[in-house]
Amino acid sequence: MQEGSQIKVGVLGATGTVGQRFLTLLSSHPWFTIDAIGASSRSANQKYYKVVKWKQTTPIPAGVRDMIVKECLPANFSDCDIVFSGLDADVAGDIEADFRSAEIAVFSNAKNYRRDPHVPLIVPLVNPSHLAIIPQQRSLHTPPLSKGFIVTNANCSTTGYVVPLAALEKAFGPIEACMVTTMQAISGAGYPGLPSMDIIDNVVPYISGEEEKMEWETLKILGGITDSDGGLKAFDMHARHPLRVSASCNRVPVIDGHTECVSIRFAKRPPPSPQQVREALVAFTPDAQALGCPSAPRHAIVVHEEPDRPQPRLDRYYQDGSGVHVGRVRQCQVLDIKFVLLANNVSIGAATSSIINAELAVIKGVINPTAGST
Ligand SMILES: NC(=O)C1=CN([C@@H]2O[C@H](COP(=O)(O)OP(=O)(O)OC[C@H]3O[C@@H](n4cnc5c(N)ncnc54)[C@H](OP(=O)(O)O)[C@@H]3O)[C@@H](O)[C@H]2O)C=CC1
Ligand SMILES: N[C@@H](CC(=O)OP(=O)(O)O)C(=O)O
Repeated sequence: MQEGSQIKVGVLGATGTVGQRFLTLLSSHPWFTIDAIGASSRSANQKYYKVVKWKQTTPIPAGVRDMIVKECLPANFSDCDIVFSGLDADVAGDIEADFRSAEIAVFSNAKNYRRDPHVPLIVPLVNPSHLAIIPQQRSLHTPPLSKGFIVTNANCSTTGYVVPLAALEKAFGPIEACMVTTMQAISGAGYPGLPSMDIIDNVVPYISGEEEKMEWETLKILGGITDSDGGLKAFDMHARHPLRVSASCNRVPVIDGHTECVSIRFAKRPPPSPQQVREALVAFTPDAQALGCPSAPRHAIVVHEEPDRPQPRLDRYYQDGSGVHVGRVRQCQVLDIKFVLLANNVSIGAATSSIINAELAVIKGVINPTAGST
């Protein structure tokens, strides 16, 4: 990005849990300027501060407080090159498609397009190379697009644990099996989320659709892209190894931060030791960092030596929640290695990932801001 130039962006679902995090992060972003915000017709045409139930620990950004919330129609965002979507999945599908057709780049948190073979599912600390599928997505649209596209980020629990998995595959080769058990924060369910009578003094051992998402999303993210027949690019879910994943997902009475207990088996025999694993995790430098994305964490994976870390209350806001925490790296008597992981579900699990994805798209030249934007 040229110094002094700015890209105009919009936020869809700006009143929600993820939308609020977007606004907080974007209000001080060095490249992106918030030009328009949208939500449902319940909130539209009113000042933001009057309709939002603000739940962030910092005040509503001054530049956003009095903005008028718009209906999520592309015409209301026509000055934007990018929209970030924190839309409810019930409505995200059609709205995001309309924005793409209107030649606006969409970075979505919703699940709707994650399985689409022409839409990259990107965890920015892991697989930014999958942005290469965008020209194909544009060319298959009727009519073909020159600027519009959709990029999704992953489920928040998937996002957390694929970061150490990718780091370990890079150092030691394929992982062939993974067992993961999550303890997921209440904010993952949006606002107001679960009734207090359901979650205080309790653990709920079921989150609809979550285990299936963790199991298949991991394969799309860690897989590669190949040139298939006819020159089209396709995702190869098993490009590295036929990884098998079993996930068990639980809701716990924590406000922010998903904790995950992960056990893995490497293809390589003998497997690396716990100390070798710790060193590989510390050494991991994602491309997003090397390429200079302003929102990428300085430390992608923070490895804790204390026996009782990471903990959500102590670790979730380190680096603004943009990295992943790993602790208790030790031998597993059934698979090879086990560890505990913590990821801030609203930051790297949602808004921060979308923003880094957009930064990567700018750096890689996938987004060319309109003249009026700069
Ligand atoms: N919370 C998390 O940790 C994570 C969430 N996600 C995903 O991100 C998305 C947002 O989640 P979250 O912020 O938690 O959800 P919330 O329920 O907190 O917010 C939903 C947003 O969607 C808007 N909305 C609802 N209906 C419509 C409509 N008909 N037209 C336009 N806008 C509408 C709401 O506006 P209004 O206020 O006007 O109703 C609100 O801004 C979801 O798809 C979720 O699955 C992904 C990863 C993590
Ligand atoms: N289901 C996740 C949050 C979420 O919305 O996920 P997804 O975007 O995959 O539907 C949680 O409850 O913590």
